[in-house]
Amino acid sequence: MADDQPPSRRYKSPSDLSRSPPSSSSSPSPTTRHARITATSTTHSSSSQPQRRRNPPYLPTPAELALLAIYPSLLTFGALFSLLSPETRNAPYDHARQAHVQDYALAPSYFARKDNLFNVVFVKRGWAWVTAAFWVFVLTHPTVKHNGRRLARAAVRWGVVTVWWVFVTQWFFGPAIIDRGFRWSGGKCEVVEEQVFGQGEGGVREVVTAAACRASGGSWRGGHDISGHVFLLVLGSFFLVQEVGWVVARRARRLREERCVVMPDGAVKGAGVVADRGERQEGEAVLTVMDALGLGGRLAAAVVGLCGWMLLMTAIYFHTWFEKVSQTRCLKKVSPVRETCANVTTRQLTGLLVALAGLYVTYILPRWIPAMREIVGLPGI
Ligand SMILES: CCCCCCCCCCCCCCCC(=O)SCCNC(=O)CCNC(=O)[C@H](O)C(C)(C)COP(=O)(O)O
Ligand SMILES: Nc1ncnc2c1ncn2[C@@H]1O[C@H](COP(=O)(O)O)[C@@H](OP(=O)(O)O)[C@H]1O
Repeated sequence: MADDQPPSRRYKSPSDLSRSPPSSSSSPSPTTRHARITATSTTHSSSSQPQRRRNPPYLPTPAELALLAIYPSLLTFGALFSLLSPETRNAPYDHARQAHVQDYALAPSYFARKDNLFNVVFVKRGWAWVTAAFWVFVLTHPTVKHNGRRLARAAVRWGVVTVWWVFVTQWFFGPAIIDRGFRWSGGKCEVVEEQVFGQGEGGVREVVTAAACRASGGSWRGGHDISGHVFLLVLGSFFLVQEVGWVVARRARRLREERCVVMPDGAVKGAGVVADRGERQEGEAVLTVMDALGLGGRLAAAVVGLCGWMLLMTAIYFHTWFEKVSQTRCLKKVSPVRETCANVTTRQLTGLLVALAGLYVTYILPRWIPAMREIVGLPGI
């Protein structure tokens, strides 16, 4: 991968090019080392490599963007599929359960059932699977397990992403962010409202979490309910893609792009420059992607694949336009219905955005905040 070489050897700012003779030496000149390079400046190789543009450090690289684009594409494809597939369109919808009727004979697919094995065993225990895949990878992969610093920083990144998962879905100094968001946006626990909000001896009691609402036999209605499934599946899968992807890409030397980082002096350089000399891969044998993945990488790839599949199932069978209104009314955009259609589809969008926010903090912020990079590091570096 390109970013493991000291970029000062291969990238020069236009001003450097005018000052230093091309290919004059393999060691960087002081001018080159301290050059401030704008994030979008065209870069030149000291060899005869084609010119390349630097990736802005505050944005994902083109390969990362291409991978991230898969998520909205899956959600859009699923939404269109649910509208166009005759089986899904004609299947009866149970508004109380926010799902198609769960009866075996009536559900449009096995995956439209909440009790399908993949949902019960995989998604509902999703963070445990992601965590297991991550630890198997870092504790078995030769480029991570023998390097205490890399291992410690990978553990910190897991901690950051896990705390975000806890805050959003489990606990945030009380109810989780999903539950708080739902209440703040006017949602409430219906059906049992009289019991839980009604006048009792102890006054008005409020149900503040979806779990408590379900436990009291009610259903969580109104407000904006961020999709926990979309959040967890995006956060978990892209976390694994980052942790495994950069390590494997470096080991198999497959990627021809670099992450850029802002150095403490403000210079923008390829991420490889922050790797210790001894950690650079010079001299390491080039492996095939399969060999570079190893057992842990293959397990992580399987978890990522399952996340993608379940995300598609969520997009097709849950939080669709069926959730509150009939598809025809939604498509015709009958005035009072339009708002509801938008609300339903944005549940997936907010799930995606909240996951992306956590990933941005963990993987992109450290590229342009050196102090943060010292603590959380960069995968594969
Ligand atoms: C002041 C700072 C305090 C910081 C507190 C941090 C606490 C850290 C605790 C660390 C716990 C680590 C646990 C890691 C191991 C596990 O993952 S065990 C948990 C397994 N459980 C799951 O994976 C549950 C996954 N499911 C969900 O998140 C939700 O069910 C859902 C899929 C998001 C959707 O929920 P619905 O009810 O279906 O809407
Ligand atoms: N791919 C999937 N397979 C099965 N059930 C799914 C699903 N995606 C979402 N659901 C169900 O849809 C409901 C809302 O999900 P979320 O808000 O997490 O996105 C949850 O129901 P329950 O809470 O009744 O289990 C969840 O289990």
